[in-house]
Amino acid sequence: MSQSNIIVALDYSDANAALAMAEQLDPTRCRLKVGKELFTISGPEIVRNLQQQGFDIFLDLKYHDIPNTVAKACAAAAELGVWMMNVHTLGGPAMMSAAREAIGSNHDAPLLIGVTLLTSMDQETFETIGLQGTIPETVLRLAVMAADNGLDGVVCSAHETAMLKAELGSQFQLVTPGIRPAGSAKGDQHRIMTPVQAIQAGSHYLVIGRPITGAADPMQKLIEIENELR
Ligand SMILES: O=C(O)c1cc(=O)[nH]c(=O)n1[C@@H]1O[C@H](COP(=O)(O)O)[C@@H](O)[C@H]1O
Repeated sequence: MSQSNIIVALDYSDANAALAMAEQLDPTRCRLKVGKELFTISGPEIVRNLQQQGFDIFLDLKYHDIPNTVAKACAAAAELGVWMMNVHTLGGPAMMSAAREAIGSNHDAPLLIGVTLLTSMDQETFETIGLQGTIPETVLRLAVMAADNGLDGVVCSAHETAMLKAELGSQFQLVTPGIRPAGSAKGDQHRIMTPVQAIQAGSHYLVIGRPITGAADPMQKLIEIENELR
């Protein structure tokens, strides 16, 4: 198993492109995230394939459904032997505890992580969908709910990690996308931080997609980020 805290997002529309990217990366120096696009087109086979190459897989399907359905989906993901998986905290306490129960708590169970508010969400969208208050207080409320219902951690913006660490302690895993090394394009992300800022703020894992996968030399970019973090 890799010790790296960098998770490279393999957001590809076909298995061959994803495998070609994985071949350029070192499984001892990063983990990989398989999300909705790649999994929808390639199914569990791509996960097995990447695992055979030695990669730990974060299966990012953000389950959000009735408790029974989410529990069964989580059990199926655990069967695949993924290292990390996620559900949406907005699914509520019963859904999260059903997910926990479905995968158990043995040391070899995947890490079960709750998505709080997406890093693409800004205050305007937050209000448009009818949420009240502020983004940080909502993220905190959802993260406390996740912890109370047995989740191992949350996906959040690095802007919230210091607050969550103070409230929930350093064992609660903070997984942060929206990471942009200096000079990288922001794209559709709104709440971003550099890798160094995110780690200093208390992130356990950095999810990085396009800044690495879109680089001319992805492994070199990964090494540059590692060096910045030393
Ligand atoms: O759950 C996630 O991984 C996730 C949550 C979130 O709030 N924001 C977010 O960007 N992500 C994922 O993190 C990755 C970020 O990719 P880049 O923006 O290319 O670095 C994408 O695969 C997103 O699906």
